[in-house]
Amino acid sequence: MMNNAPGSPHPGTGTGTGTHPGPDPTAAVHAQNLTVTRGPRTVLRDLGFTVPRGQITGLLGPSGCGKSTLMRAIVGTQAKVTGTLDVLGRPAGHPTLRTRIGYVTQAPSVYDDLTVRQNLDYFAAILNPGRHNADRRHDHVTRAISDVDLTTHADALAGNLSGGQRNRVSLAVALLGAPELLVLDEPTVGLDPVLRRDLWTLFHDIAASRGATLLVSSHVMDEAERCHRLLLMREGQLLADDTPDALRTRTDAETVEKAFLDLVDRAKEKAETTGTKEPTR
Ligand SMILES: Nc1ncnc2c1ncn2[C@@H]1O[C@H](COP(=O)(O)OP(=O)(O)OP(=O)(O)O)[C@@H](O)[C@H]1O
Repeated sequence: MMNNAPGSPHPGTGTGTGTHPGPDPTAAVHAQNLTVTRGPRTVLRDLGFTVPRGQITGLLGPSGCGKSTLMRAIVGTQAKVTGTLDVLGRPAGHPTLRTRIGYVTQAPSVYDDLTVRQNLDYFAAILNPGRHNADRRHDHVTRAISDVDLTTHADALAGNLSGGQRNRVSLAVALLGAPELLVLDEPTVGLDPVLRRDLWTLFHDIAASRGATLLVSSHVMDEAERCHRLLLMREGQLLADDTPDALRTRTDAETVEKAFLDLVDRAKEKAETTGTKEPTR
């Protein structure tokens, strides 16, 4: 399903003819000519980008632009993916990537009839089975619960938590295996400003202390300022792959939001000048 660009002689080696430079072996994610169709629609079109390791890359764009689809392709759960998509040096979806990637979907995936700790214990037992790992599991679970600031709720049933708290249980599950790449789909949606700030502090801690790579989607542009790098998307296409500073400088804008709007206008103008149609949705 992955890395099957027509004419690509070496799957996974990024030998396509896209506009992005060749593969960077140190990159966490490298995409070239990446296209995804869902039903009759082309929802991602010819994307080329690189996500550097050990940093937070924000994936930003309006609702429906294709952020979740791109994340699903990266973690290997999306069908009908063509082009090159390498993740941690392997083609996306490779079985060895399963334990190296943590993925948190928009809908929290937790068992409502288990407590926070029991949820974590369950997933920890899958990652590190056996009695001889019991102490290790206990430490990992306690640390993950503390990381997401749910220690005082460790014995509460997940079904009795707020939406934001349940999201944080999902995040704790993803942190359990100390993944090299964390893919977080709108992790701060619906959270109050204090929790949002605390989560972003946690993301920076994870990147700095564990050297993990984080790919975080959001449609809230002020969150862009908290990222090391940004992928700005619109209608299945990439408008920019840059740092927030470089984006603001390049567009002479005060904020990333203004830079994004400027890039949208430029893309429209270019499409009108060249007679290219806007992408069909
Ligand atoms: N199962 C599906 N079948 C066909 N099209 C789909 C399916 N799921 C999503 N799409 C379409 O794919 C496009 C991208 O959806 P996606 O969920 O990736 O966007 P998004 O940027 O993550 O949106 P949001 O911010 O609202 O979550 C949308 O136009 C959507 O209608």
